[in-house]
Amino acid sequence: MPAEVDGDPAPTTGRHPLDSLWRLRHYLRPYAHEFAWLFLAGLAAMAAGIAVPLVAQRVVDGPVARQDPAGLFRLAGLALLFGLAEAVLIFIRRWVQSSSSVGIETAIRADIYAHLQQLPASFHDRWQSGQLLSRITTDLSAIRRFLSFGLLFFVLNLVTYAVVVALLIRLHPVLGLVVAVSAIPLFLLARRFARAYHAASRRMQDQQGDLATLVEETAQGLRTAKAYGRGPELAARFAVSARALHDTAVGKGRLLADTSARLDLVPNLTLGVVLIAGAGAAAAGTLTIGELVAFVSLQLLLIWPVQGLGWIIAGGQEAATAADRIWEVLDTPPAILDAPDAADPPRSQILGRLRFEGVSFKYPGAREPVLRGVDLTIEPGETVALVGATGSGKSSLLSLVPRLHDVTGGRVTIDGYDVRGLRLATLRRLVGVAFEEPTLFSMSVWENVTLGRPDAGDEEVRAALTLAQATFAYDLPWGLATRVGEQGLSLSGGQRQRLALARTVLSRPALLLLDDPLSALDVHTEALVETALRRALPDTTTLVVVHRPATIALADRVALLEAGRITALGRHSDLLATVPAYRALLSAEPGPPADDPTPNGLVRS
Ligand SMILES: Nc1ncnc2c1ncn2[C@@H]1O[C@H](COP(=O)(O)OP(=O)(O)OP(=O)(O)O)[C@@H](O)[C@H]1O
Repeated sequence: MPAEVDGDPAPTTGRHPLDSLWRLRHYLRPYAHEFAWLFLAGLAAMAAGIAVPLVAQRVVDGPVARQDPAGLFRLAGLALLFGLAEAVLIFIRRWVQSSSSVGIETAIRADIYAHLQQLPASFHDRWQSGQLLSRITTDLSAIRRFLSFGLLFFVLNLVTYAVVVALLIRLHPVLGLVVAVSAIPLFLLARRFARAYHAASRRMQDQQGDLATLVEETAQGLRTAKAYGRGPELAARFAVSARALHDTAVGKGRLLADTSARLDLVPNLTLGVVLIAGAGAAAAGTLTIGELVAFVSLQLLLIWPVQGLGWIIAGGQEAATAADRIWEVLDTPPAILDAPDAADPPRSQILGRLRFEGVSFKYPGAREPVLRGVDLTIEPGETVALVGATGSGKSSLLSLVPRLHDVTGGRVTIDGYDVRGLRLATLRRLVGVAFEEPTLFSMSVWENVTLGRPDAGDEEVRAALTLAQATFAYDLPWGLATRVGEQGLSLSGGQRQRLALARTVLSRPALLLLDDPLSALDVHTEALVETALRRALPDTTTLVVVHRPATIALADRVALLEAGRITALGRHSDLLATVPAYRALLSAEPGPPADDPTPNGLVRS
C-alpha cells in the first residue's frame, strides 16, 4: 500500500444509510438464539394483545347480547388469561433483551480498540482523540439502544400493523382498506423524516467528537492555558462548540417533535373516519356492535406503533450514522503489518548491526520528504549520537526502526534482516525505544516499568532502576506500588523520563533508540545515566538523539543530520575540529547556509 494512504480514514461512499448498520450483522450471530427468543416472545405478546379485542367482540355479540352470565365469565377469564400471558411475555422479552445488546456493544468496542492498536502512528497523528473517544462511547451506545429497542419494535410494529390491518379487512373490507391506505402518508412522512434526521445525527455525532477533543485538550493543556492566561479564550472556543452541538440537538428534537405530531394525526384522523362510517354500517346492519367494538379496539392497537415510528426511525438513523463513523475506523487498513513470510530469529542470534540503506521517508500527505537517502551503519555494541537542528528529522529516522512508520524508500536492516520482513512482535522485542516525552500509564511504578517484561523479577527491576538513576521510586509513598501516570502521583519531568528509561532497558533490547530521553535531567545526572548505560549494556547497539556536547562526547561516533541527510559522521572531537556546521550547531556560532552542507573530508553520505 502506498504511504500516501497509510492510515487514511476510509473514504465514505454513496451507500445506502442503513448499509453500515447491516454490515454489523455478524455481531448478532452469537446472540441469534437470544434474538430468536426475543422476537418469538415479542410476537407472542403481540398476538395475545390482538386476541383481547377479538374476545371482546365475542363477549358483546355472544353472552352480552344473549344475556348469558356463564358465557360472559368464560370469555372474561379468557381475556384475563391473554392479558396475563402478554405481561409475562413482555417480561421475558425485556429480560433477554438487556444481555444481548450489551454483549454486542462490548464485542464491537473490543474490536475497535484492538484495531486502533494496529493502526499506524500516522493514523493517530491525524485523528482527533475526541473523535475516537466519541466513537467508542456515544456511538456504540446509540447502536446498543437501537438493537435493544428500535430494531425489535420496528419489526414487531410492522408485523402488528400488517396483522391488524388484515384482521380489519376481514371484519369490514371497506373500512379495513381505509385503514390500510392510511399507511401511504405514514410511509411518505417517515421517508422524508429519515433523510433529514440522518444528516442531523451525523452532524451531532461529529460535533460531540469535536467537543470531546476540546475538553481533552483543555484538561491536558490546563497548565499552559493558565500560565498564558488563555482560560477565557478556551472557554469561548468551548462555548462556540457547545452552542453548535446545542443547536443541532434542538434542531433534531424539533424535527422529531414535528414529524411525531404529523404521524400522530394520521391514525387519529383514520379513527374518526372509521367511527363515523362504522356507526353508519352498524346502523345499516352490515356490522354488528361487537364487530364495531372489535374494529375500534383493534384500530387503537395501531396508535402506539404509529406514535413510536418517529422514535424508532430516529434511533435507527442515529445507529446508522454511528455505524458509519465506526466503519470509518474499522475500514482503515492497518498499513503496518507482519509480512506473510515474516522472519522470527531468536534473540540469541541477533548481534544488533543496524543499517539505514538509502532511507527516504515522507509523512503521508506531506509535500516534501523528511529524509532523503540516509546511509548509516551502526556496529553491534556501538553507540552513535544523532545530532541535527530541530526539525531535521532525527525522531523520524528513529521511528523507522521499530516501524512506527515505514520507509518510503530504501530500507532499514538489523543484522541484514529488513525490519519489514521481521515479525512485528519480534522486532519490537529487539528494539527498545525511549522518547523525550515519556508516557506513563495510570498504573503502579512496577507495572509501568515492567510493561515490556511482565516476568521481570525484583532484582532485575532494581538493576534497571539503578541504571536509569531512578531509585527514587523506592522512596515514593507506596514504593513501587505507587500509582503514577494520569490520576496518579505527580512526578517531575526528569523522574518520568528516568522511569521510562528503566522500562526500556529492562526489556534487554538488542538495539536501544533513545530520542533525547534525558533532556529533563541535569547535566551531571544525564552523564551518570549515559555512563551506566554503556557499562551495563556493552553489547547493546545504541542510537541516541542528544543535544549536550558533554553527553555527545560519550558516544563512539556522531552522525550529523542536515536537511534529511547524514552530512558528517565521525568522532565528536574530529567533527568539532573539521565540520563548521557541526561546530555551529553545538555552540552559539552561526553556521554555514543550510543548503551548503560541507562535511570537510569526513565520511559523507
Ligand atoms: N507525524 C508527523 N506528520 C507530519 N509531519 C511530521 C510529523 N512528525 C514530524 N513531522 C515533520 O517532520 C520534520 C522532522 O521532524 P522530527 O520530529 O523528525 O525532527 P527532529 O529532528 O526530531 O526535531 P526535534 O529536535 O525538534 O525533536 C518536521 O518538519 C516536522 O514538522
